Amino acid sequence: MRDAAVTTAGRAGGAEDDLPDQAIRVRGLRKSYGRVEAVRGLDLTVRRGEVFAFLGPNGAGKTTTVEILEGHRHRDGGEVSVLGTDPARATPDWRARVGLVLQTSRMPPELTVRELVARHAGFHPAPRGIDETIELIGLAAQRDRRAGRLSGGQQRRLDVALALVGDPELVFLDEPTTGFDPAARRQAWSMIETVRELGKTVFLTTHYLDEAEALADRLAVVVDGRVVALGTPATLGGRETMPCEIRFSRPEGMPPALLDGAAPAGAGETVVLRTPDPVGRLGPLLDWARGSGAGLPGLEIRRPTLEDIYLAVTEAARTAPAEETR
Ligand SMILES: Nc1ncnc2c1ncn2[C@@H]1O[C@H](COP(=O)(O)OP(=O)(O)OP(=O)(O)O)[C@@H](O)[C@H]1O
Repeated sequence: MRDAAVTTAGRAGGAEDDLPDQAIRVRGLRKSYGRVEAVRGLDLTVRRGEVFAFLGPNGAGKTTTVEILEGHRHRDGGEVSVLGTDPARATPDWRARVGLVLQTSRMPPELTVRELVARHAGFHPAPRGIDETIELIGLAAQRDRRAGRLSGGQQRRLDVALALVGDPELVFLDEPTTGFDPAARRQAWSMIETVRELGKTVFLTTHYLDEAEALADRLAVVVDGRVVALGTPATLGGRETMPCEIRFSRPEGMPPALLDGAAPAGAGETVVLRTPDPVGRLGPLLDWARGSGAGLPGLEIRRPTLEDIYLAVTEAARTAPAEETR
């Protein structure tokens, strides 16, 4: 598992040097706060037009990295290019091409949705239409409502509308659904899909693995200031080649040969078979279950979830000697 995680990060990082059309390119990024090394040689490439999820445990260095990418924090070392510009030398023109949706936004609660969107449009050289942006983000019915009277989910929509009205090429979304109920999360996801469909690049920081799986084209896992795994939701950490688990309750009379490799289980106890070939392994089991009439009670086939992979790669990186994760 450790090897899979480390190799995936290394391989993808190297191959991406050649990717055309990069929205973000980071090499060897470093940042310390006094003695705390928050970011220690981080590499990252984000393609234009993709939704890229940035994951990692608390204190891994995500916020520090994102603030450097946004041009809000100075770095100690490494190369950073965002939309072809070093954010350390950000100009107003560059800032207009980047939209930020922060975790907590402060806006005058007495202004209406339309007034706020119009005000933000005024900060940008070539804004989108104000009403068009409000409709796009699903706030048409709340157009004349004061910001202070919106629900949490509606306020988040307004945050996104404010980021989009400048028609940015790249949008940073910082934990966009923290504290949302399940329905509001689904709505937020569909809103993020809308942003993607507009052709924007989305850099999404989240702690929710289901959110990353639903939205991300690719994702990176950061541990201790470095990327330790990088891939698509299907391939992260070697997920596509990891064994599946077949579980069932052992029927009376099932021949031991069918349970090869499983921990011993008596009749009625749960059998757990781990196999890279679930179809091949299930064939003889199903033949026997049908022939005997016993069936396979409680049958479950489980592939590793993204959360399983995330936990495995973060654990492996934390217990690996530092040089292995470089
Ligand atoms: N302004 C600061 N001064 C000193 N130390 C800081 C500062 N900001 C962050 N750190 C430290 O740097 C490390 C990385 O923090 P960072 O906020 O970048 O992590 P994170 O991955 O965003 O965490 P979380 O998921 O909890 O938001 C942590 O050890 C944190 O305590």
